Amino acid sequence: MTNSSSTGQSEKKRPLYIRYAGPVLLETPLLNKGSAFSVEEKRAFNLEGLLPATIETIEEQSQRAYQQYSQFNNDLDKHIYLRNIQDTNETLYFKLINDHLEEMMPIIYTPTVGLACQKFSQIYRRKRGLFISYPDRDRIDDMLQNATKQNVKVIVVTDSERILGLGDQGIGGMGIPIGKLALYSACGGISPAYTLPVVLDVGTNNQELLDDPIYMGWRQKRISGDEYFEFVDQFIQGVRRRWPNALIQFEDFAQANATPLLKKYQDQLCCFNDDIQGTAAVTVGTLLAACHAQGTQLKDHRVVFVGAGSAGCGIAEQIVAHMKEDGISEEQAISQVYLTSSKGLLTDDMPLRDFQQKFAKAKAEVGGWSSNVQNISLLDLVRESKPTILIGVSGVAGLMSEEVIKTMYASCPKPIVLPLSNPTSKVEALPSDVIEWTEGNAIVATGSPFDPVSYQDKSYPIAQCNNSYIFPGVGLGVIASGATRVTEEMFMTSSDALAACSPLVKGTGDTLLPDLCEIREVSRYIAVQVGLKAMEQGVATKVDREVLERAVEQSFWLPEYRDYRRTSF
Ligand SMILES: NC(=O)c1ccc[n+]([C@@H]2O[C@H](COP(=O)([O-])OP(=O)(O)OC[C@H]3O[C@@H](n4cnc5c(N)ncnc54)[C@H](O)[C@@H]3O)[C@@H](O)[C@H]2O)c1
Ligand SMILES: O=C(O)C[C@H](O)C(=O)O
Ligand SMILES: [Mg+2]
Repeated sequence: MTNSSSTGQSEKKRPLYIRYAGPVLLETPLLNKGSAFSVEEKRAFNLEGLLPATIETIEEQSQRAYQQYSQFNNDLDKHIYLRNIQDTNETLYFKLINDHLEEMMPIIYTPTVGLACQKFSQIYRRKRGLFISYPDRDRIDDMLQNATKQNVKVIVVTDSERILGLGDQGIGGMGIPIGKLALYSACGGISPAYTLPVVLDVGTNNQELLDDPIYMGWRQKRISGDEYFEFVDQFIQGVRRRWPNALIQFEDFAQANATPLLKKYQDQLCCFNDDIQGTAAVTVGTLLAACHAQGTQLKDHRVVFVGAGSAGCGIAEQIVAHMKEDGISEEQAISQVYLTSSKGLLTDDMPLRDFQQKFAKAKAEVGGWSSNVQNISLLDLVRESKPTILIGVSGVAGLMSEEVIKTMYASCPKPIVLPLSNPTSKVEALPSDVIEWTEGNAIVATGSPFDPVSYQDKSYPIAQCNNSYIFPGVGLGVIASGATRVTEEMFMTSSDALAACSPLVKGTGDTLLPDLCEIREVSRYIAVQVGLKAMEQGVATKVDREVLERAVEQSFWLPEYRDYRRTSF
């Protein structure tokens, strides 16, 4: 395959010169067209006799694939079927996803991807991405050379320790980078030729996996401490040597490592942590849309978090930053934000992580909120602080109980309730319950997809407040602007851009976030705004708005076949 497999708009019509032929060509997912190879191509590439006589369009192929897909009656089998298409013909895979995005997104991504991670070794079929295992740490450069994609622009990497709310999944976490990168291409127009999923196999503390004879990862307890950070660094330095400009997205690292890794690398290379920064951006974007619907500003709100980890503290930081933009002091903003962990409200007498400390309340001031001297429960906190926004990022189902929601509603007639934990089985409250407990007055958005709720003859759409609204657009903006860093301000801009696309803000509908059928437009818009911010901050190589806009359009990949010409061997 030549490196000219880049596929921007302007290049679409140009033929692609390739050097594979025969069965090898059919076995190369980025190039395979299956029954869509033309008569001339079949002849030129030694494919005669290997395919049925009828030459099909990609539309016809997509229709057949959809018929086959529809015959599966459980989500995991549908996921396996789609992954199989991805591993044999990537263009067809993305055509099929584009044709049925709303239906298939929950199958290739959250929530089904969670089950696919849990069952990774059982359902394993074919290679995709890189598995970089600790025992092979001296050969990382060789492994990166082995990647089938030569011109990598986006890497999603996980060490699988906190896969959604499902905990340590060993190498099974590979499902997450694969799913995230599928959305980079389907929603953000980044050619699959440029994307690489990576799992860092540092062992697993999941005893079930260690005991499972079919488990395919390195069968050891996780490495930790200096050994762990040195290994991650070996990987990062290897990537810098191989693809110096690649964007690295950290995904689903455990709380203890997520923030330290981000802090270590965010000023050194082009990277971000999706669970901290992407989540914060989509949540603030959703809240800005909700505030608009209510005629309020973020600074008017009191916010309680259920969960004080990577996502909770990341969101809290961005809420504070936006409240400051609304005109209040940082101190005032922090005083309006309350975070709870499994030990209750964060207070200054608790052992806390660095990134939690600024949000801790003085125990001397809030101690009286509870009869329990040790900790202040969520219910006590809600009763005393009277929040107007409640955000769930705990990974624990049901924590937003009827009592908690009704207590909130008693002092807030229009509560904003975001149970964001994934997958569906971990949601802090079911949207239908929240709507009922608040007599239809709550604004609700969830991390996993939910059907609209019917309550007293009215239908309430439930927006999916998931970082998938942000990272494809941010990635596109980074690539199109040639950004060398991903700054906090670029994420804040992406929140504003997302909020601007909300049907409630535009006055075109009653949903908080845009429909998935508009996601490609939304990603383009976010990309331009993020690129402009990168230019303004001096971290982009493009310097002109028009050039940036053209780059976003030109680099936006669509799943269409190109004509092939044979290159000399
Ligand atoms: N919707 C989205 O886009 C999105 C994005 C990121 C994370 N999430 C979800 O958020 C959850 C947490 O992710 P994270 O990266 O912050 O994990 P994390 O492990 O860093 O943090 C989890 C937090 O929840 C707290 N917690 C656990 N039990 C609790 C309890 N009983 N009461 C209150 N707090 C409790 C922990 O103490 C910790 O502070 C996961 O389920 C993840 O899927 C959703
Ligand atoms: O993967 C998702 O659906 C969102 C988020 O990154 C998470 O970890 O839950
Ligand atoms: Mg994640």
